[in-house]
Amino acid sequence: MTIARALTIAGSDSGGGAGIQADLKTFQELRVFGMSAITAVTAQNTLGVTGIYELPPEAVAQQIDAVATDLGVDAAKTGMIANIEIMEVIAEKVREHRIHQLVIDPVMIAKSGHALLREDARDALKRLLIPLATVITPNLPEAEVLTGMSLNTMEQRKEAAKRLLDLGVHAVVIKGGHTDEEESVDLFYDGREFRTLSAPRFHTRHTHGTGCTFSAAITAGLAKGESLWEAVKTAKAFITEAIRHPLDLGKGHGPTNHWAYRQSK
Ligand SMILES: Nc1ncnc2c1ncn2[C@@H]1O[C@H](COP(=O)(O)OP(=O)(O)OP(=O)(O)O)[C@@H](O)[C@H]1O
Ligand SMILES: Cc1ncc(CO)c(N)n1
Repeated sequence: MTIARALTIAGSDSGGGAGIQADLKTFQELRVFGMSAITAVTAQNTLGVTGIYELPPEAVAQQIDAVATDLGVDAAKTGMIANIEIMEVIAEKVREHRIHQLVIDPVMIAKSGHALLREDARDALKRLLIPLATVITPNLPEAEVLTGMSLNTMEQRKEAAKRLLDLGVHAVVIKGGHTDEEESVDLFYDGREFRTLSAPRFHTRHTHGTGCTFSAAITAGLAKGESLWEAVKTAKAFITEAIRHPLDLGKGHGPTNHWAYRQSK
């Protein structure tokens, strides 16, 4: 039996709902062997972030080297990157280890409003990392920052997707979590056609780590050799079940339910 191997390069969320913890849980649920390279340690719970400790860039490089030279990486994702120096090291290591299946979740701000990427690093994402990616998965505010557009209509989102593709990425999913529309509609574009993924919008406060979980599920699918579209469809089903069956933990934005998808099968 071949075992699919996925690496997450992201921040640690002590609360277990987002970041590295959400990614590893998602990999495991989708039967993919999960590995991690931690960029920053956050002290965080469902109410917010109380501390951020960025790791030295060399520590990130060493973690990636350690797993890539021994266990092997079929697909990788990035989440919280924290600063430009760490971003540079990630780009270098992705090239060096020929990681061709790369999902970039351009994490900028936590749901609680705390910055997870220094502001001066936002533009560097476009230059350093996005051109190396198979797919990027911005939420609406992130897509607005990356394109400089305001994205109120589907037509505007389509135009933004085209502009993001011009940065050299193979495909884009602009997530629709941050609206009050009745359905949560994500827009997929791979340069050929636009496709949408829709789910009912659940009126819940337990949406901490939805983006991390979604991008981790895409990474798991790619690691298993699925086509990108197949991986994105499964990821949408995974996150929809995880939001549909909340765990009701914590006093704020609680985590999603990472085992709900398995139970729905
Ligand atoms: N209330 C909701 N009901 C149904 N689906 C949702 C809801 N909120 C988010 N989603 C879905 O979850 C996925 C993640 O989208 P979202 O826009 O929330 O990501 P995000 O803001 O990057 O998340 P986070 O920063 O918390 O990790 C998308 O598929 C989106 O459509
Ligand atoms: C560590 C970490 N990464 C990503 C997010 C975005 O949800 C978060 N809240 N925390």
